[in-house]
Amino acid sequence: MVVQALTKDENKFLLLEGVHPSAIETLKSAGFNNIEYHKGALSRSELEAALKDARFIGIRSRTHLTKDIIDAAPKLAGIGCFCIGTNQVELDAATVKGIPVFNAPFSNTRSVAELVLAEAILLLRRVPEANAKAHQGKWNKLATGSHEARGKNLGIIGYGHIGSQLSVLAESLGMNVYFYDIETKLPLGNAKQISTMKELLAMSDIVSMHVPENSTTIKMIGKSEIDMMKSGSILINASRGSVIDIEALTQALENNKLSGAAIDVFPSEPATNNDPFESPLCKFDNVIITPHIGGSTSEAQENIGIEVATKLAKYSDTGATLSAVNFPEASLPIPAKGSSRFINIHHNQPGVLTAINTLFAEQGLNISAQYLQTDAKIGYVVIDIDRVEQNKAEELLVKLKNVVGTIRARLLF
Ligand SMILES: NC(=O)c1ccc[n+]([C@@H]2O[C@H](COP(=O)([O-])OP(=O)(O)OC[C@H]3O[C@@H](n4cnc5c(N)ncnc54)[C@H](O)[C@@H]3O)[C@@H](O)[C@H]2O)c1
Ligand SMILES: O=C(O)CC[C@@H](O)C(=O)O
Repeated sequence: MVVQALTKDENKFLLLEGVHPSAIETLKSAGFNNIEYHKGALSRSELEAALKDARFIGIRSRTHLTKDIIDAAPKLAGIGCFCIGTNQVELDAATVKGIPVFNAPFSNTRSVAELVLAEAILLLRRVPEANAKAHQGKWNKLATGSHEARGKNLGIIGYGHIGSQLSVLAESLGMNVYFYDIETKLPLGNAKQISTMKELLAMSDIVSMHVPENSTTIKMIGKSEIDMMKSGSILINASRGSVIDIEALTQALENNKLSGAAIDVFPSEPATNNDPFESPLCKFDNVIITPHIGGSTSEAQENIGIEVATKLAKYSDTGATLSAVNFPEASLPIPAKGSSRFINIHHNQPGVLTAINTLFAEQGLNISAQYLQTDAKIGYVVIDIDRVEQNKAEELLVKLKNVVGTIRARLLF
């Protein structure tokens, strides 16, 4: 159990993977100056060392925060994923330690959709091969196998934020959009939801993956799924590297079953830009390979920096957990002037709230506002009282942390 009543300077923010400088500016303007910044991901031992005194960590997709690493971070109170995906964090491990995880669910949506559409057009026109040949001094002026996007069937797997944005952009080019999703989704424009992935694969000229990484999506496109696709069709993946079986894709390209592919994400990605990258796909001129840059535009990264840093700063300042992906969500007002705010994060078991309220009642303290949010695993309670002396507040904090079931407690004002 951890007790915190820290000054802003005692809150160390560890920012990795070159998150946009807008994150630093946002934290500094919120009064947080204790920031350790790294351009790349850290090795495991470096990460563990840097996490010994960090209260907040900001990562992108390359840093894997496993249970072991989370458990070995004694002060860690909040995690910011400066991206959409949160699969790189063991969310359950963070939850049971009372650590909310925040992300930026929309800030790079448009960037990914634009890149995918551009790749679809380039592959339909066989530009990657023509470009590779021209770089080798070969003039290959051909119309064979080159097609317009207009009138082609685009099959989107995963019709969430990115899939649906892509749908709108593709329709503006005159493409026919079909999608498959495990949920029933509102089709935008003239898009049509298809009830099985098999059917979608069979009818699409281009298949684009936009699902999260989870147990249902690992290798969801393997040999048998590629066999179901149209001969000469195109496969695009800008979701997660685990979603496509790279070996099966390699075979399909060798057999000319597919006319091309665009792959932005890989089962194993280099930790930094200085580390080597290898893939069996490197040998194909008709595969566009990009280093996980679907969301890497200045616009997206700047917005993500501001969005996630703001969420971490707000959590530290007020306890607000709105839009945390693993935690009960509480949107909290700044407490009234002259209040003290206590926070208790506990296992969601009977009796904890009663014990907390009894504790304040026994001290003769009037609770002016109380916010409680729970989920299946944890309870999150925020208590505002009329401001008490520092000694009294610290005494109360110790008692609050001793309430049976408590994971962590902190005093904000
Ligand atoms: N390449 C990049 O730089 C980049 C950038 C942003 C996001 N991403 C990845 O793209 C993914 C999608 O992003 P999003 O914002 O659209 O997510 P989202 O959560 O809005 O949408 C995901 C959709 O996939 C559906 N889905 C889940 N499991 C499925 C399954 N087994 N079969 C079919 N559909 C399924 C969901 O119902 C949902 O509609 C993210 O999880 C992230 O991993 C990559
Ligand atoms: O910036 C990154 O490393 C990840 C980008 C993308 O995959 C996301 O999940 O938003």
